[in-house]
Amino acid sequence: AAVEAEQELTDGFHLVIDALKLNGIETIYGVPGIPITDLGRMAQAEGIRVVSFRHEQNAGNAAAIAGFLTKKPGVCLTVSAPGFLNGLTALANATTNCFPMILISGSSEREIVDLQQGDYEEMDQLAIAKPLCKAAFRVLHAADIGIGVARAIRAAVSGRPGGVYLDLPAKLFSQVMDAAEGEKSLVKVIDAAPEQLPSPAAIKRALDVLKSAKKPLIILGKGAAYAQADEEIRSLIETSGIPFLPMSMAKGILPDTHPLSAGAARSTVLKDSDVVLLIGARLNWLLSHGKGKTWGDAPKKFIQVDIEPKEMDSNVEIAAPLVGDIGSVVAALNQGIKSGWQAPPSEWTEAINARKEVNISKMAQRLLKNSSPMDFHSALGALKQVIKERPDAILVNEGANTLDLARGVIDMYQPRKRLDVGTWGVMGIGMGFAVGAAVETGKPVLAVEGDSAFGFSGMEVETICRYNLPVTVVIFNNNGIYRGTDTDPTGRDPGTTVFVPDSRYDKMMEAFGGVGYHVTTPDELKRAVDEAMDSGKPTLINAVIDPAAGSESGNIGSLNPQSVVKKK
Ligand SMILES: Cc1ncc(Cn2c(C)c(CCOP(=O)(O)OP(=O)(O)O)sc2=O)c(N)n1
Ligand SMILES: [Mg+2]
Repeated sequence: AAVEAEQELTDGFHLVIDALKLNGIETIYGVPGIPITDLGRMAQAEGIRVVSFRHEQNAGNAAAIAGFLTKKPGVCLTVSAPGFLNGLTALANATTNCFPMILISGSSEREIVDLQQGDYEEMDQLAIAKPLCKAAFRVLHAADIGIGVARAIRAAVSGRPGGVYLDLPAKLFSQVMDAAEGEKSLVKVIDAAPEQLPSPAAIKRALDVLKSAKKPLIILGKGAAYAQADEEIRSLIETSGIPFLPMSMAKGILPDTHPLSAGAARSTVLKDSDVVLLIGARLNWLLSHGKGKTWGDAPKKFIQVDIEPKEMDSNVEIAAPLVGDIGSVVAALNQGIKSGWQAPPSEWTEAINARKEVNISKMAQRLLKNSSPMDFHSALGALKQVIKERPDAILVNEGANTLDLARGVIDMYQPRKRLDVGTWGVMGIGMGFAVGAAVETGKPVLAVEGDSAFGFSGMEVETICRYNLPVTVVIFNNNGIYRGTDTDPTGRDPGTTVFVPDSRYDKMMEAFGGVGYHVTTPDELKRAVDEAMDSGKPTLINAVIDPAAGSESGNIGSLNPQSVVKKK
């Protein structure tokens, strides 16, 4: 009798890997452990790059920034319960910032969780994830893995990008099925992030409002950076002659040194503009919700470009909503201004230039100060020069003074080169973003970190050494959060915002085979960074900053509640 042909089988492990590869996922960021250790090993053996971290939050941040940089969802893989929870902060932050990522976590068996019978790392992860991300799915059967992965990918990148949770119970991985059936069950996502064209009527309405402006302003948000519509945006600004203000992660879409950049005259243009065109920027707290003294008393009209219709009127009335993807909308605007367009009155651009000159020369004075110990400005003056000489380096930045001052001092020259705390102002993105940016782009990364901010993800210096990534970390060591001068009025403990004084973070990098520098002047700092970036070696530079130099909460101290009760 013919020997029954050996039925070829596949299983959940292989179907997850095949589904990811079929959809062009080349990298997984994660932390191994039950029940996904073998999934990671097998993915690596099948050619997916698997980058293992020391904490899931950092792996999640790497996946999130991979999504922002590539427009493909970054994938983070974690164990159940505690690993899943550690990844959630990154998933929620990705969703808030519209970075496409997928958090894949192993999970406990449904029947045991639902009967609360005390499984290993028992947790209803799907229910917990749902409110914190854009979409969440669970797969129980091997034959559904193809659809599950496809749904997660499409949800992550379509419309407003965001974080997606994909829950894979442990039992799923060892489920077997016929290989041919398995192959057929896989789905290659077609047109995951479809263009969404604006209506001609909306374009006409917006152009009419723009044409009525005497003092127009374009604000570019990180959505404009994400869109990778750089030439269309450059053309709109240079053809229209409208000044532009880039939000932090939109810096570099056009160089900060561009003649139409209003970055150095931010408060003037927000207050005095009469029509504001928002491209991938939301009127949230970062733009004072579009109202109040920041925006002055003169009436303003807002035109808003956003792929999410619900975003319109979120804070103030939008006179001309432009719903669609940024590339399509800006292309349509460019068509519309081809004829009958008048550049803004020269008084407007001249007033901006005058204000820019005053602010830039004031800043220049502060950057030249060669004080010792360094203050933020003298240290940032050296790094400003580094980025000017190395415009394709990627700048990662977090802290309070270290963040707020760097944003204004360090000019960016290319799009998607400045990666920072974004909409939430979350500390801890540093090393995850640095790893993700280095892995995805291969470009040198300069991470400029407050000493507190660095502490949230600092253990990943080992990860950076293990993969030998071209990451240079500069720590602005001012011995604490905001400053290093707080004291405990009772005299018992250190102040609540200070650290061990004069600590040597550079020794941490040396502990794992990287290069450490300890610098106390701007010249030493510049030399160390240049050597590090020329070498391409993992490097940490401990830059001593005057502990008294900072201000509480950097530029956003006003958000702090103040006690009106004075204890006797
Ligand atoms: C997760 C998290 N925890 C705490 C904070 C609060 N916070 C903290 C703790 C900051 C660190 C500031 O200290 P630094 O050393 O990083 O920077 P500077 O000393 O240069 O100001 S900035 C800030 O908003 C936060 N934003 N995010
Ligand atoms: Mg500090």
